[in-house]
Amino acid sequence: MFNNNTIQRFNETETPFYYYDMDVLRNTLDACRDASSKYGFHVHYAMKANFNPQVVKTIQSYGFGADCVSGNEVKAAIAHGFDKCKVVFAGVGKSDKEINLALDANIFCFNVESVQELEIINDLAAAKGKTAGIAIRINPNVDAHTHHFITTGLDENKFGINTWQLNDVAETLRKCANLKFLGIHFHIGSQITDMEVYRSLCIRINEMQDWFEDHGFAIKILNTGGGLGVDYYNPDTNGIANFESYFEVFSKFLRVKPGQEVHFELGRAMVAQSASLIARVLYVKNGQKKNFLILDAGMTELMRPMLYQAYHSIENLTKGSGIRDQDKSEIKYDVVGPICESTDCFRKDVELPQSHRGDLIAIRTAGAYGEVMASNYNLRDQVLSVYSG
Ligand SMILES: Cc1ncc(COP(=O)(O)O)c(C=O)c1O
Ligand SMILES: N[C@@H](CCCC[NH3+])C(=O)O
Repeated sequence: MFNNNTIQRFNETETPFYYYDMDVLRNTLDACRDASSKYGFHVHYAMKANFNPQVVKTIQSYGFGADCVSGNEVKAAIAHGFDKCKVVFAGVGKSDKEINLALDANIFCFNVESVQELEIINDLAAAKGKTAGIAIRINPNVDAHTHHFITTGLDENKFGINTWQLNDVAETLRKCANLKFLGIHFHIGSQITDMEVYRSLCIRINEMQDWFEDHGFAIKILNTGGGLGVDYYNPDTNGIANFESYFEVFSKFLRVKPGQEVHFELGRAMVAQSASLIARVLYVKNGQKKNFLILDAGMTELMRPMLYQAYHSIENLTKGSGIRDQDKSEIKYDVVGPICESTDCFRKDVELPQSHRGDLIAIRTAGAYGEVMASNYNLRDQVLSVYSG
């Protein structure tokens, strides 16, 4: 993926940094738009995946909507030019301040996650003399078959409203004059690659549609959430998420009536492959049991491996580029960061060519939940961003 000119540019740049390949981003967005528009589906970009301004600006230029999970994300979406009629706001813990901000911004829809939240949004909207568009986030108890830390649609998860509470929801909706019921919302987890999971979700959504309609609520919006996964193992050969199969499942199994809109909230699949974290080897420590490659980036720059034992492909760009002599002998290294935590390890036993101080290392597929989850723990500098031409 990286040609010699790019690596030369990296060599002249202070590390660590996120490198955004804008062609990869645009190719991915083209694929997403083409596959979704085939069925008239509406895609909202999940801002939480990456709110790097260049990335968000590019996504907005495609006409996608924005899925937000905080007042600041709502503000950022509007500041980046997303049409407020395409801004939705989810989250189990929306504060009064955030709700007021979203009401003032006249966003399209609040995805509401508890009965109590319905009442609060109604009261805050009433105080402003407004009506808030809302969708009920239902926890459908569908297993996403992904890492349990990023599963959101099981009874045991805090997200959404459980189906046994729907009678309360209906009763509350009938009482709340300042809410406009738009539809139902789901999001069962992230990094989902098994399309069978989405078929199960469609079946559940169909059942839930029946429930609401049987109770006198017309559904305009069916929001299926996001979660489509990417290939962390083959970022070059399988770089575009499987949008075709994903949208096809919904087109086949979701019951959509005339006048209804189907909404999606994709994050990872839209941005993950567009960035790599580029770091430099600071030290090579050869122990009796282990060889350590100590990088100038760690969990403060990319937290996913430490938080979810997530796999990211790790490459030595200096060895791959011919800048140094090719050294074919592969050695196993624990690739670690400089942070004062034993978990600060990108992966153990990574097979790499013999590596040296100053070599450039790329940690791939870092465009989603990478830069946004960076911290300044250990008083680290803010991680930099570099963009392709
Ligand atoms: C409500 C909601 N919608 C959409 C997303 C985006 O998920 P993903 O990045 O897996 O597509 C998330 C994050 O998991 C979410 O919580
Ligand atoms: N941050 C997670 C995904 C969580 C998605 C938001 N609910 C990840 O890196 O995979």
